[in-house]
Order: sequence, then structure tokens, then C-alpha cells
Amino acid sequence: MSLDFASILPYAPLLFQATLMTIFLAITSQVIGTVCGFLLALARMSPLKILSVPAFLYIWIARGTPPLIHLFLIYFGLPTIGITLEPLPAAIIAFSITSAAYNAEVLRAGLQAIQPGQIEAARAVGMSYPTILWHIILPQAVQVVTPPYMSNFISHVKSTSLASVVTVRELLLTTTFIYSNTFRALEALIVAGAIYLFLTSFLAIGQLALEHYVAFDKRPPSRRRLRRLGFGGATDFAPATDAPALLAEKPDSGRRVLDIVGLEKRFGTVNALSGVSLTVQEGEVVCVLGPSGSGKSTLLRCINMLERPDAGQIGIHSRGAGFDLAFGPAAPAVSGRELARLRSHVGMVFQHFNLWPHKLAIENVTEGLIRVRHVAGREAGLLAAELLARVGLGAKMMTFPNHLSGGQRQRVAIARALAMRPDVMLFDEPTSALDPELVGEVLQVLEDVAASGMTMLVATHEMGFARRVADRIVFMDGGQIVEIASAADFFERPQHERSIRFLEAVLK
Ligand SMILES: Nc1ncnc2c1ncn2[C@@H]1O[C@H](COP(=O)(O)OP(=O)(O)OP(=O)(O)O)[C@@H](O)[C@H]1O
Repeated sequence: MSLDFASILPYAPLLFQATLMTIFLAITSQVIGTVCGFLLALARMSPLKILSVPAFLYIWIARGTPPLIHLFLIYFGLPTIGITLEPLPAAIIAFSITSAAYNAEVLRAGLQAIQPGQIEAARAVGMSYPTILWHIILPQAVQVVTPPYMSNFISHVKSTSLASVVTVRELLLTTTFIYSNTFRALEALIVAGAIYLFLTSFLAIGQLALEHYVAFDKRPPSRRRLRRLGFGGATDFAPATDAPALLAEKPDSGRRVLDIVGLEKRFGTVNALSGVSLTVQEGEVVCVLGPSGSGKSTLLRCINMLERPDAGQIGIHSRGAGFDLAFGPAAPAVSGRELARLRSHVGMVFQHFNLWPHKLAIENVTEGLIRVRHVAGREAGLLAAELLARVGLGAKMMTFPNHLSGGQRQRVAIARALAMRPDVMLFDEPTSALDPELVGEVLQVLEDVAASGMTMLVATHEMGFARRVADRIVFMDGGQIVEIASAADFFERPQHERSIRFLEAVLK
């Protein structure tokens, strides 16, 4: 038996039209399915049950039932309640329903793949949720979702052949028409298969190109990206020398920057903070010491409201703005905008750095300036370059975080927090995640920052650093402040029996 493709040839224009219809059907329903899938993914992740439960039910039902049933329900079922649709809109709606359910799960996986620490770091510089979503979460989520999303798209293209059963003139229906006229079923089906293969191969190549495009940290930064920050290229940068100084001279104003009164925080049955009161003056360096689980991190996280206290008051009195927040059942709610404003005045450095891996070191520093302070790209680039040079990373500013050592990452994180010109800097065990030989370089930067007059609250296990640099020591145990003393007094003449035992244990 010989194949006779020549008899199919007269139908080429028809096949071409059918191919266009298949492409139109696939793209339209995929676009609708992606937009709806994205909204569904957000709803599914929402803490509000009124959003997450319906989203879950939708995805469960739409994924668990055949697309052909969706199509029949819409095309044959809806007319029974008075809604009649043409074949093409019916097919588009049916395929969008399926596509939305599958894409919702793919997109949710991408959104949830971002480490929570990165989102906390973005909140800590004062970014709003939409800004975080757009600039921190989505660019990274795209990297994660590209392979499964494109895979869904490829299988979606093939599923559009189902539209033939409701007489949409797509590829399969046209193919059956051709072979019923020519009696050349084999040839017609081979041609149709080849066209599907061509379309899906095109998407597979698109997937490879997209994967390459979104692998931001695997290739050198584009010129466009650098120009936005005022640099013409990666190699022509000379660290700025005339950038305005970001760190003030050590002040001696006696002005209170931080006022904490009666702070309480519970996690279930654990009293993480009980009646914590503390005042910190401008330019003061306060080290918070205490055994593991004593509440040091919780105290810092409550100050910039990454954790919401259950009761008490926090006052932050900056030169530019003042915040007096009260907590408790009767306290007024604090708006998201006010929280973001507060956080932009309180710098936070985390134990695990929490840099944004898709952004260069310099972009990690400029991001808050551009998105929160609305500083122009060029000016932000200059300030960031100056700061990175000050923390000893002038030569690494065009490097992605994954190519930096732990100590270098932490120094970028310090520059990122300093760039916002905070009124107080909170350091949450900044050296605990570092290899011992990298601790020194970070502590040196901390000492430099302290010497420059920054008001600092440092939760740390580094006793030598605390003794050398701290003006005062706050010693915590069981969620309470047990002792507050000058560094000399605390280390030479600890008063409280718990402090004495702690020092005996850690200094022996
Ligand atoms: N998100 C949370 N959920 C439940 N319990 C928590 C949470 N965060 C902290 N805790 C608990 O609160 C207490 C204080 O924890 P916190 O992390 O503030 O201590 P820490 O002094 O910083 O400890 P470490 O030095 O080990 O970091 C601990 O008992 C801890 O288990």
C-alpha cells in the first residue's frame, strides 16, 4: 500500500484555517485559564476561608472531571436553563475552566516556592504586598513554574481537539472531513498529527527559550538592567567617592529612639515575651543576650511588627516620623500602609540573610530605595555602590547572592538595611548562620556601623563582640528581661543569679 498525500493537497487551505482555529482556541483558553488560575492560586493561599475554600472546591472539581463533560455541560447543558452558546465560545469557556484549575496549582506551587524569609525581608524594608508580589515573588515564581506551565500548555493544545465534538472547525474535525471526502484516512491523520507535533514542538522550543530567559541568576546582568541603576556595563564601574554619607556621626543627644512598655507575646501556650519594657537612646548599641528560646528574636520581630504583640506599647521616634503603637484587645488596628512606613524606619538584618536571589547584590540594596523611598534608579545605584564599598563589597556589587559567601551575603544584607537610613537597626543573630571563619568580617562591619552612630539592637551569642561594642546589655530569660546593665557591669559584676549562671556557662 502506498501513501498518497497528493490527494490531501487540495485541502491545504482548509487545514491552514483549521490550524489557525486550533491555535486561537488553545491560546485564548490558556490566557483566560492563566489569569483565572492566578486569581484562584491567590485565593487558595489566602488565610480567609471564604476565598480559600471555594478556590479549593473549584480546583478539585474542575481537575477531577473530564474536560469533555465541561464542554457538554456548557454546550448541551446550559441551553436547558435558557443559556445557549455558539460552539466556539462554548469550547473556549470549557477549556478555560480546565486550564484555570491546572494552572492554579502550578502557579500556587511557584508562589509558595519562595522562601518566607525573602518576603519578610521585603516587608522589613517597608514594601507593600503588591510590590513584593510583583518584584520579589513573581520573577522567582516564573522560574519555578515555566517547565510545568509549558507542559500544561502543550497538553492543552492537544485537548482542543475535543472541540470537534461540538462542531468547532479545528484540526481534528477538518481532518475527519478530509478523509471522509478523500477516503485517505491514514494520510489525513498523519498530516494532522504532524501539524500538532509542529505546534507542540514550537511550544517546547519556546519553553527552552523562556527557561533561559528567566534564569536571571545564571547569566550576566543585561545592559538595560545596569543602565537603570546608572551603570553602562558590568565592568566600567568605579565605586563612587562623592555619594552623600549615609551614616551620621555618633550622636550624643540623649534622645529616646525606642520606647517599649509592657510588651507581651504568646505563641499558643508559650509566653515568648512577658512584660518587656526597654528604652533605647539615639546612637546607643544594645546587645540582647540570653539562652536559646529566651525571646530575643521575638522581641526584635515585634519591634518592626513582623510579629504582632498581644499587649503593650512600642514607640519609635525618628527624626522624620514618629510611631506610637499600642496593642491589646481594645487597641486600634494599625493599617498596612502605616506598618510599611514604620518598617521602612526600622532596619532589620536576619540570621539567614534573606537576600533576594534573582537580584544582583547592588539591586538588593537599591530595591527598597526605589520601591519604597521612590529614589531615582541612578541615585539609588550611587548610594548602594557607596554602601557596598563601605562594607567591603565594592568589587562584588554586580554579583548574584548565590555566588557570594555567607559573610558577604550578610554584609549585603546589612548594606540593604542601612540604605533605608533607618532610625534604629535590629540585628537578629547576624552571625549565627555563618562558618566560624566568616564571623569576624561581619562583626567588623557591625562594629563600623556602631562606631558611625547608628542606634542598634543586636540579639547575639557573640560575647566578645557584646563586651567590646555594646553600651548596654539586656539579658533575657523565659521571655522576660532579667537584667539590664552596662557591658562592663554585666560582664564583670552580673547581679542576677540567672545572668551569673549564663555567663559561667558561655564564658567557661
Ligand atoms: N512562630 C512561632 N510559633 C511558635 N512558637 C514560637 C514562634 N516563634 C518563637 N516561638 C517560641 O517563642 C519562644 C522564644 O523564641 P525566640 O526565637 O524569640 O527565642 P530566642 O531567644 O531568639 O532563641 P534563639 O537564640 O534560639 O534564636 C521559644 O519558646 C520559641 O519556641
